[in-house]
Amino acid sequence: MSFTLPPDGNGILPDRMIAAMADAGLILPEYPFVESQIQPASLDLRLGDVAYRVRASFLPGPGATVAERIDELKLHEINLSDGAVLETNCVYIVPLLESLALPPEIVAAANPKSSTGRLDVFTRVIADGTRRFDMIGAGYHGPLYAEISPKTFPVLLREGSRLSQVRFRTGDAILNADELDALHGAERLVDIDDADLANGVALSVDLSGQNTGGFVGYRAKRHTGVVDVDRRGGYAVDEFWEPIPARSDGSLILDPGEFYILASKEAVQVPPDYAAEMVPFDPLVGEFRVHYAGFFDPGFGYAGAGGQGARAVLEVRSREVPFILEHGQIVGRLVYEKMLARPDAMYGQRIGSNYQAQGLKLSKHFRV
Ligand SMILES: Nc1ccn([C@H]2C[C@H](O)[C@@H](COP(=O)(O)OP(=O)(O)OP(=O)(O)O)O2)c(=O)n1
Repeated sequence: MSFTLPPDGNGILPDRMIAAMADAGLILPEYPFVESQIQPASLDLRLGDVAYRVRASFLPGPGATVAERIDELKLHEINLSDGAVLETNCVYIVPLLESLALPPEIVAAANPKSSTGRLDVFTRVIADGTRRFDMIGAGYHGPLYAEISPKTFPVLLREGSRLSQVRFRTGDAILNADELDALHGAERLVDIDDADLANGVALSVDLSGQNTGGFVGYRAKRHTGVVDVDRRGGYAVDEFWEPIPARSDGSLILDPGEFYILASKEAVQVPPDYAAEMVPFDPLVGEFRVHYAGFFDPGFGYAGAGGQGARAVLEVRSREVPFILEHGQIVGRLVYEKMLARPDAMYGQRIGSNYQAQGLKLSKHFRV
């Protein structure tokens, strides 16, 4: 079956076009996709049956393949057929079950799934010959690999586990300042009156505790048990997380090297014909890092898809020195992009959307 893009369109390919790409052999899964693998604006990538523990993270660079670098750098091979534990702070490379044969008009961009980010499992996708993580150039033909380094909890995973997702896009469809202004005017992308729309919709951190029962978030415990990434609702929160009570001055001191789950002050929404990505507010603010997982689906937080009031979850890790976050401090920007066409199913309308209408929400693995 051949695949044709609609003429003159720019944007992110929706669910049915991702399915059509696979039918046309532009996405090559080793075996058929599983249920809900195709999401409204992305495809979940599945792990293959082996993980290579490597000495260090790497980028292959032009002319080199990931397989060649694995041969040089591998310390140990782990069979994932029956599941295996990946330990914290080790670097693993896992060949993925999906490879690509992209046409020249389509690029792909990968990102950790939200559930992966909320577990602090640092995950990036690498392609042959690339100089950049998570970016797969137009026309790329070849395999994909996940680099995985669990930072807080050891994780149990297996062949078929889905830690990453990929979006496909053609052309440039990021909304410019005027378009974003107009969309916010029509749809109220965040529920505040003085929204800051410079270079994307600013998101700030909620440290008031007012929407969340006097708590502002969670700090991950150390030396916990293992988290099975495919087990939903299987773990008691207090075995893995400490709740953080709000302080009267609305501040929070981030301890170096600790991992926090916080929430945005703003409720956000992504209208059905758009997708969004959370990017750092200011790359020069280097003392902490927010959002491993940046993709926001069409329909997330959208009243028409049952999502009204949804907050963004902020996965925060501080770096070298203790750092004080203040209530309302801007931590990220949501960059909106057009869909090439409206998806058949929006976020929240599929079976298994875990985070629609969420407030402060740990990953789906923990029991509430
Ligand atoms: N830092 C982030 C990243 C994402 N999201 C929200 C917006 C996304 O539309 C939604 C789901 O994201 P993913 O598809 O990445 O998450 P999962 O695949 O893990 O969850 P689900 O099974 O619900 O699709 O979570 C969020 O609140 N905060």
